[in-house]
Amino acid sequence: MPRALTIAGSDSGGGAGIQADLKTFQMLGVFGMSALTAVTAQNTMGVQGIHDLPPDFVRQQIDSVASDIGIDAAKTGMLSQPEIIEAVVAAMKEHHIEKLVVDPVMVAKGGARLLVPAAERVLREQLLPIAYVVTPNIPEAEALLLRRIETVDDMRDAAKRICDMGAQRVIIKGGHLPGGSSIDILYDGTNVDELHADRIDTKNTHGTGCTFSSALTAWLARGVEFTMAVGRAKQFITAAIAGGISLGHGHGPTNHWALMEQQDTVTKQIWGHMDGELHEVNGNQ
Ligand SMILES: Nc1ncnc2c1ncn2[C@@H]1O[C@H](COP(=O)(O)OP(=O)(O)O)[C@@H](O)[C@H]1O
Ligand SMILES: Cc1ncc(COP(=O)(O)O)c(N)n1
Repeated sequence: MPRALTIAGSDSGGGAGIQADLKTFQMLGVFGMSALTAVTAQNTMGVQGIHDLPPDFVRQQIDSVASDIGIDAAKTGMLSQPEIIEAVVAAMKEHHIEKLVVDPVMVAKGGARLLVPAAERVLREQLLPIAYVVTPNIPEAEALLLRRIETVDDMRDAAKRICDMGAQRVIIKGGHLPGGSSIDILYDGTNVDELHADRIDTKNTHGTGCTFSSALTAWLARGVEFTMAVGRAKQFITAAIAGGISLGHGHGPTNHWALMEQQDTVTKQIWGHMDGELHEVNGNQ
């Protein structure tokens, strides 16, 4: 079974962070593992408290799973402190993790900082250069580049500039840009591509970034080629947002079950394909 590791914070509200990642891995037929970086007291309204874990202990969790179970792809989410980023970078290098999806989580939807400002430089200088792909949203891309992004052309330009910082591939997520479409820009170091989906009018967007990056990680863990993996991750997140759940009083979570419930073309495509892959795997055993 493909194995994926999420290195991220816990969201007690269950919509983002480690919880969103593990639910996504499970839905996409990948064995999910976790290394916790921080525990947050959080709900749909915002973040009420953050408790960071010691960097050595973050490292220990990664070493434990890497040395025994193995990792086909990994992703990072909330990393909060510079020393945690350094510990993760050292572990990724030592365990030769090639498929590393870096979601440069900086600020939660409600405005709470999930990465201290002093860590931004370490993220830029140490983590980006070992990323297989980095997936900033627009405010995160702006913080990485120290420049404004207001149009799709700005996003295309920003993707190239972030690639120049050392990441092999960049996806700039357009959830924060106004307009009828939710457009993501994809740059693989050579070509720029656009991924379009109708913008869904909903306030239930808690965990969209986490869910998108973990779906991408799952497909990469399954050995799917990059552009195809991104397309499938986009289908997964679009369905999860469309099926978003009105829980709590603020931004409700996305629905990781949405593809199963929908029984439409997207479901058939993804599950049909997965089913084929699973048969292949079983057939080869
Ligand atoms: N209202 C929406 N309708 C459709 N897709 C959306 C919507 N909001 C976000 N997305 C998509 O969800 C994914 C996560 O994007 P975004 O919300 O920008 O990330 P983050 O959670 O990191 O801020 C992207 O593929 C984006 O295009
Ligand atoms: C522990 C944790 N990690 C990440 C996010 C970002 O969530 P989003 O995907 O909505 O940007 C969050 N709110 N909490």
